[in-house]
Amino acid sequence: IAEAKTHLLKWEIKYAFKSPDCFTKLVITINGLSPGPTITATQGDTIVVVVTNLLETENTAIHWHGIRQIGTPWSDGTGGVTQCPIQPGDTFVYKFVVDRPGTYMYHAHYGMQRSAGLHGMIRVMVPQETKEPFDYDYDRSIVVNDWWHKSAQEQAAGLAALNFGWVGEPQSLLINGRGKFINCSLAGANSNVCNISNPECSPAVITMIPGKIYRLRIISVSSLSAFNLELEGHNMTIVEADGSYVNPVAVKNLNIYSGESYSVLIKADQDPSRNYWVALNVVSRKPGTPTGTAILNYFSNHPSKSPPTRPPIGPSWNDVLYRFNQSLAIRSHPNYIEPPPRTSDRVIIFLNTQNKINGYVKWAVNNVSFTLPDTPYLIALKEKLTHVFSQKPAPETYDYKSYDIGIVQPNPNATTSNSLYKLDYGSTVDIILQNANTLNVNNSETHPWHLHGHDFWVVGYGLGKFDPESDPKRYNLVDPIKKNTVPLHPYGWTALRFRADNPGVWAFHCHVEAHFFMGMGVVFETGVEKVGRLPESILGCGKSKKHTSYP
Ligand SMILES: O=C1O[C@H]([C@@H](O)CO)C(O)=C1O
Repeated sequence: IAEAKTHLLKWEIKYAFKSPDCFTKLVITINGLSPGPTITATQGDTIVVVVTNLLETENTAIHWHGIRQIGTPWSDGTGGVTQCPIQPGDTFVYKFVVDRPGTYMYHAHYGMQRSAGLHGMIRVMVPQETKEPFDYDYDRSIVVNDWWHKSAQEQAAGLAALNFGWVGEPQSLLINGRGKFINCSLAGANSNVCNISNPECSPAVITMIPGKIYRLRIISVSSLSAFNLELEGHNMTIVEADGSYVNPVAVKNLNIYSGESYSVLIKADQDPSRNYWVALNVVSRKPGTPTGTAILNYFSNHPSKSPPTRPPIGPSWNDVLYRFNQSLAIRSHPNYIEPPPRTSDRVIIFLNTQNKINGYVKWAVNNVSFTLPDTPYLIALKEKLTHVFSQKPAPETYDYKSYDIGIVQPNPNATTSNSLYKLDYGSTVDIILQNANTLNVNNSETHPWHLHGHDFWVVGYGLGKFDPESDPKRYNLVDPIKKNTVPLHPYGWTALRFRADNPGVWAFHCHVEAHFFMGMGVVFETGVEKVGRLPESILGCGKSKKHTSYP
């Protein structure tokens, strides 16, 4: 058995002019790259990332999405929750163990910086002697996201303004950091602003040898959009979701929500004399962005040879049932089932709504829109600075008997709070996410919810209003998948069960970056008294840190 390794990574976070979709703008890069470098490690390895913030005028923090941070809650990278954001010029050391194989991601968890390009993939391999429940010849990565030409600061300022400025639909969709802005020639008379023949925005290429089987690891670091990914002419078999093995499902195309990761297998078994499209389409919101494309290159065709066809347009953007049924089809692989507890100790129902508070547009959970305290919860709780956030208990449910989820609420008021949910350490908790109408008539959006520090079992999905009497009787307690991110479908509900067994303070929030920014999230605390002494390097900033030692 190979010994666990320590990977020491030194990252400089810096703005740089980049042209991912041919349009040149400032992008947040890691060592000059966006997407950032892929972290590849083996289960059990330790990752040490020495992050230096060279953004000059902005803080930052990096979240290791899907890594549970068992014993290292201070390395979760959630600005305002588990750490003070890293100040310009300062260096912060993240150190954690990748305890489970699978496909994960990292990204900024501060303001709207994820949409500025600070994100990348984490691949955790099984040890050499461990066999996975499927075979393949090669292993490739696909990172998908949506892309705006407005800066993250402009987006944030609009969202926070009384005269609300919505981010709008993205200008482009990127595959492995590359896209094509169709209005390039209109963007500026100056080809320095947008140049369609800039090699930086040539399409991403995935080369396949005819007859071989490929594992594609796919992550969505999207800021807003839900996606459908189709590999023209090839079915794919879903085999992994958020680090859990899936009972293999063959699909024509894959719906993937922000914060989710999948592995699919595809066989290069089509006519080898041509290339094929990789097509990325927006679903759930009315698309305002053309299909994102990359090239599935059959060796030995030229990688830049355009397929002779039109890129697939995917399913209808508003076919909720299509997406709902694909969610239902994702179950645990029979040989890897970890059955959930039969019962739970506590049930929390979270009504998801768009609201107005003093004229500002917000999102809220049980009518409370989340705000971050100025002192991170983890530090406040360990240092017993409890007065820094509200002690008012956060609401367990909403008035489900009288609330009509199908209409714009006559009274869209909500309140703001930075209170948290204290979960008994070791207890089993059910979370029911309930969707509803937004502030616009006949509109309910898809919200991908992401839990930090834990995986949850996805025990049920429904359309309409959750019934606390009858719906739990239909939970899947036989072979539910364990995930860290799950969609809440329009006008629907999603039920999760998890064991609060990881001491720390953990965010649970909508992974649409603008929605979390507007208050769509909560914070769970569990077993914080069991958290070891916080490393002194995370307390305070710069030279006021009691002690700083870099490995
Ligand atoms: O938060 C949001 O605001 C807009 C829209 O509801 C207001 O114009 C939208 O689509 C969101 O998801």
